[in-house]
Parts: sequence; C-alpha cells; structure tokens
Amino acid sequence: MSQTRDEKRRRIGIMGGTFDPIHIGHLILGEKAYEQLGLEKVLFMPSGNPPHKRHRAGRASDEQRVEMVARAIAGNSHFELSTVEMHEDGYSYTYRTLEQLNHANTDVEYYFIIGADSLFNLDSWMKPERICAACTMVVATRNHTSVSKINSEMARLSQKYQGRFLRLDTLNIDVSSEMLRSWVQRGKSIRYYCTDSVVSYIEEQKIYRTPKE
Ligand SMILES: Nc1ncnc2c1ncn2[C@@H]1O[C@H](COP(=O)(O)OP(=O)(O)OP(=O)(O)O)[C@@H](O)[C@H]1O
Ligand SMILES: O=C(O)c1ccc[n+]([C@@H]2O[C@H](COP(=O)([O-])O)[C@@H](O)[C@H]2O)c1
Repeated sequence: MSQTRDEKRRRIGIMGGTFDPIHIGHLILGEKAYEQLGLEKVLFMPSGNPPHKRHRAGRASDEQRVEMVARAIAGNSHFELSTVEMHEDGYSYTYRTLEQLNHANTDVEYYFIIGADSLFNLDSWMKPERICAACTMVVATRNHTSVSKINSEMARLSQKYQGRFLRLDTLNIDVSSEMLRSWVQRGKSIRYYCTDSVVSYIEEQKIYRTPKE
C-alpha cells in the first residue's frame, strides 16, 4: 500500500550501503540529504552479506564494516547506525527492510539515499515498485553523470514504478570503496578519503591487505 505523504510525519533518511569501507562520499551524501530535505536524522544502514560470503579475502567482515560505520559517524549527532540488515540470514532486500520499518514506525516518512550508479541499476533491484511505495528515493550524482541524465532517469522510473524521486544538489565526489581497497592493498594512503578513525581501524585490523579473490 502506498504511504501517504504527510507533512506532519517525521522525515528520516536512510543511507544504505556495503560500506567496505565507508568513505567521505557516503558521509557527504548523508549530510547533504539531512540539510536539503530538513531530515530529523540519517540512518547509516550497512547491508548484510550471506553467511557463505563472509570474511572474503581482501574484504572486511560484517563486524568490521559495522565498526567502521560506527566510528565514521560518531561525531555527528544527526547520524545513527542501524544494524537491521545485519542478521544471520545475510542479505536483506531494500523493499522488505522499508516495509518492516514503515510497519513499525507509522509516524515516519523514509528517504532512501543513493548515488547515480544505483539509480541506473534500480530496474534490477527486487520489487522496485514496492521500494517506491515505501519511501522517497533521493539521488546524488556520481561519475560525473549530468543533471539532465539523472532527471530523465528519475522521470522514467517515477512513471514506471509510481515513485517519488528527488535529486540532491551535490558536487561530484570522486571516490569509491573499490578504489580505496585497492590503494590499501598497494600500500597507498587513503587519508582524508575516510575519517581518521576509520583509517586507523583499517591499519590496526590489517583490512584490505590481501588481494581480492
Ligand atoms: N562517491 C560517491 N558519490 C555518490 N554516491 C556514492 C558515492 N560512493 C557511494 N555512493 C552511493 O552510496 C551507496 C552505497 O555505496 P557502496 O557502499 O556500494 O560504496 P561504493 O563506493 O559504491 O562501493 P564499491 O566501490 O565497492 O562498489 C550507493 O547508492 C552508491 O551509489
Ligand atoms: O533490494 C535490492 O534488490 C537491492 C539491490 C542492490 C542494492 N540494494 C541496496 O542499495 C544500497 C546500496 O547498495 P550497494 O550494493 O551499492 O552498497 C544498499 O542499502 C543495498 O542493500 C538493494
């Protein structure tokens, strides 16, 4: 059932991701969504991995990804960690998470924050029409995707899934977790691309030093 969009409902953002590792791109998206949409807070929600995929070579464990998110957002009072997708069964579909959240919190309107790469993949997500019924999608540019391309994809998806899409006004942020993993693996600095607390945790725990499988 489609949620009514009521000005009186609490507005909460969700920044979902693999966060392997969490970097400044994720943090800036959360902060700009908070600012531009007048959100009460932003939940940082690491997505779970199926048990058979945990502790993959060259990747952080689920526990390490959660710890990195906790450390990265620690200094921001309107950011909050949500571990609702970290459970033994592993991967959670976004439509299910959102429907469960809506069911449990009828006074909240959710805003799901994504980068442009995720927008152009949305057709391949599980039940996009149910995702669109359960939240407003909030989209930031990535990989220098133009505003006009983002706007036309948002219009197409909005019509296809009867959804509500908003564009965040952000600069292009040239960073990806994959790039940072490869830099650590090659002994290069990732300082300033992640918070100091995350950089030191990656060093202490010796994450991303082994080549990927
Ligand atoms: N630099 C960025 N600019 C805009 N959006 C981003 C950026 N980095 C990540 N995102 C968005 O944040 C969400 C979570 O991203 P994710 O945790 O997969 O990071 P990633 O950098 O894309 O990881 P990887 O390089 O491993 O694919 C996605 O919707 C993604 O589009
Ligand atoms: O539900 C789906 O089918 C689905 C498919 C791909 C990504 N997602 C969600 O989108 C968010 C960003 O995903 P990722 O893979 O870019 O880290 C994260 O919260 C994922 O759970 C969700």
